This record gives sequence, structure tokens and C-alpha cells, in this order.
Amino acid sequence: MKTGFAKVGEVELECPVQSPDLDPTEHLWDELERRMERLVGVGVGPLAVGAVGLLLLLRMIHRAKRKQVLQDKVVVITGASSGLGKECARVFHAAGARLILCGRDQKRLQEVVEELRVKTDGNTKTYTPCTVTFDLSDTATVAKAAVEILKCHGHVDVLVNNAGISYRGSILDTHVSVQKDVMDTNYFGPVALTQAILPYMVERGAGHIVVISSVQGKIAIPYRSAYAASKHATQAYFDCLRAEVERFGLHVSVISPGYIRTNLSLNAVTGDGSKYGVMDKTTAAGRDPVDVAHAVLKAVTYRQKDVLLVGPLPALAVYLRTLWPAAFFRVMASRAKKEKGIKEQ
Ligand SMILES: NC(=O)C1=CN([C@@H]2O[C@H](COP(=O)(O)OP(=O)(O)OC[C@H]3O[C@@H](n4cnc5c(N)ncnc54)[C@H](OP(=O)(O)O)[C@@H]3O)[C@@H](O)[C@H]2O)C=CC1
Ligand SMILES: CCCCCCCCCCCCCCCC(=O)OCC(=O)COP(=O)(O)O
Repeated sequence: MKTGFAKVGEVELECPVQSPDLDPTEHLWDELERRMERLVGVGVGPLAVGAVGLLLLLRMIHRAKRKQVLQDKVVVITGASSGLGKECARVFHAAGARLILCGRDQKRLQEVVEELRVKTDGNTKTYTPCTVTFDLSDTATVAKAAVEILKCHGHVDVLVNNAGISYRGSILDTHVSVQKDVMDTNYFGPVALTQAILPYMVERGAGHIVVISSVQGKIAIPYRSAYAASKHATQAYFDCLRAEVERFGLHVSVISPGYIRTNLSLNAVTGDGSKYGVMDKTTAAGRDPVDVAHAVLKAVTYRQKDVLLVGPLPALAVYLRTLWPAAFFRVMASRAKKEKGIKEQ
């Protein structure tokens, strides 16, 4: 699909154009005109009409761009059975992508497929997703899973490495095997999957790899050693990848959210490998996964390289870690003592 220019008054706007003689944005302009006429009809002032018109115009341009980037594209999502992965499945499906949903539990994946099978959007051609079941922590089987994935549609346009597990525990009480397990799921699994699919993307000279990291990929907080380490490693690996594959026309997005309202804390492991099983207040008060899924879609649409999705305090912590590390370490040490109920000297 090419990019062309649509003229509105004296302003030239960049919009996607399918071919020189067929402009898919034409119906958008008609719709905009209809809506404006309706607004003028109910007596809204010209300035308000202009503002609403501009917003509608921006939304239409965004939708056209999204369609251009995602309609019919093959999108693989790991951890699609729940939480953020499930929401990503919903938004990428609605954008017209051909989905390949991955997880360990075929029954739960199938429930997502059934939900999406019946959901169709009038304006967008949608597809029934495929599923591939495998355990990311078993890196030996990931290459086999990649073959299954590639069999679905013959190629992959977008790989969303979303699956992950969290951890809670003090380093003193944590088995090294737990450190390794978290690293396998959150780091070596996505690395193995990415490296199995990458040669096919390079061969086609097209592809976008997304990884869901965390703000804990940028700052390390106490009692999260295994998780923060896996996310720091993730950030580093995918930053290297981005630089290395740019010359093949491939794109890499690292998404680093703060707390999201999912089952992440319920599913987290502790220092002895047992399930934490608690819905933390921070998780319950986190962002709506739907909003985060839309941010992932936006990162793919606009090829954003590094997206930090946090409030002002964690954002400040990220800058503090770089610009004034001593202050950051003080805050973290004090946080560690507070969590153990130890009074500051
Ligand atoms: N929730 C939050 O506060 C935040 C989450 N994130 C990140 O978002 C991502 C998604 O997590 P979220 O949706 O919150 O949590 P959930 O626990 O709801 O989802 C995790 C998903 O990962 C899958 N998964 C876990 N272990 C494996 C494995 N060994 N092999 C294959 N799949 C696995 C699970 O699938 P199944 O069990 O069916 O196999 C599940 O679908 C993670 O990478 C997480 O680190 C980042 C920042 C904040
Ligand atoms: C001089 C001014 C100092 C101000 C410093 C502010 C320091 C604030 C600390 C902020 C810490 C933010 C931690 C955020 C953690 C987070 O959002 O993690 C997201 C996840 O990945 C969730 O995982 P978890 O398993 O930990 O729930």
C-alpha cells in the first residue's frame, strides 16, 4: 500500500492510498462531512465544529493507518489465554489481523478463539485465530512450536512476546532454581521464539517484534530480583536486536508498563517455587489491560521503539536511576526496610 495526499481546504494530509485510482479514504471524508452537517444542524458554533472535525479527522487518519499496517497481517501473541495477552488478541483481531494465539492451556486458548470467532466488525475483515500450545520455559520445545506457528499462514508479520511470570521473595530465601525458572519463562523463552522466527522475517525483509517488558526492566525494586533481572535482560536483548535488524527492514518495540490489572501477582512464584496466589493491591489498582493493549497496537502501527507506560512517580524513578543513582539506591533501600517492617535509623 502506498502513501498519498488528501487535500482538505488548503491543508495537505498524508493518508494511505491503495492505488492511484482508488482512494480508500474517500468514504471517510463523506462520513466526516455528514457528521459536521449534523453538528451545524443542532446549532453548535463553527469553532466547536472545527475542533470536533479536527478530532474526527485525526481519528480517521489513525484508523486508516492502523488498517494499512494490520489488516490481514499475521500476528503471533504469546500468553494469549489471559490478562494483557487476551486483550491484545481482542484489539489485534478487531484491527483485522490473522492471529496465532499461544499459551500452555489449549482449553483456555480455545475459549478466546470462540469469543473472537463470533465477534466481527462491520468495517473490518476479521479472521478466526489459530492456536499453538507450548511451554516457553522449555526452550527445547520452542523451536518446534515456531515450526507450528509458521505452518499456520506461512509467515509471521508481528510477533508479540507477551507471556511472562512474576516473582516475590527475598534473595536470601530464594533458590537459584527459581531465579533460573523465571529467567527461562521471561527471557530465554522469548529469545528462543524470536530467534526461531527471525530468519523468516529477515528473508522476507519485513516483520515487527514486540516484547512486553516492564518498568522493572528499567529500574530494579527490592524483593523482585528474578523478575526485574529477567526484564532488564529483555530490555538489553531487544535493544541489541533492534539495532541489528534495522538494516533488514525489521522493527522492534519494547513496551514497559507499570502495574496492570491482571492475574500477574496471583500467578507469581515465591522463593521456594510455590505460587504466591495473592491479588496485590498494586495489581488490582493497575491500568486497565484494554488500555495497555491499545498502546501495544499503537506501538506496532507507528513503529514505536521504546514505550514506557507509567505514572509520574515511576517515571521519576527511571530518570533518578540514571541521573542521580545514589538517591535512587537510598529510596530503594528504605523501601526494602519498610517492606520488612524495619525502622530507618
Ligand atoms: N500485570 C502487571 O502489572 C504487569 C505485567 N507486565 C507483563 O505483562 C505480560 C503479561 O502478563 P499479565 O497479563 O499481566 O499476567 P497473566 O498472569 O494474566 O498472564 C500471563 C500469561 O503468560 C502465560 N505464561 C506464563 N508462563 C508461561 C509459560 N511458561 N509458557 C507459556 N506461556 C506462559 C500465561 O498463559 P498460560 O498460563 O495459559 O500458559 C498467561 O497467558 C508479562 O510479560 C508481564 O511481565 C508488565 C508490567 C506490569
Ligand atoms: C527525590 C524524589 C524521589 C522520588 C523517587 C520515587 C521512587 C518511587 C518508586 C517507584 C517504584 C515503582 C515500582 C513500579 C513497579 C511496577 O509498576 O511494576 C510493574 C510490573 O511489572 C508489576 O510486577 P509485580 O509482579 O511487581 O506486581
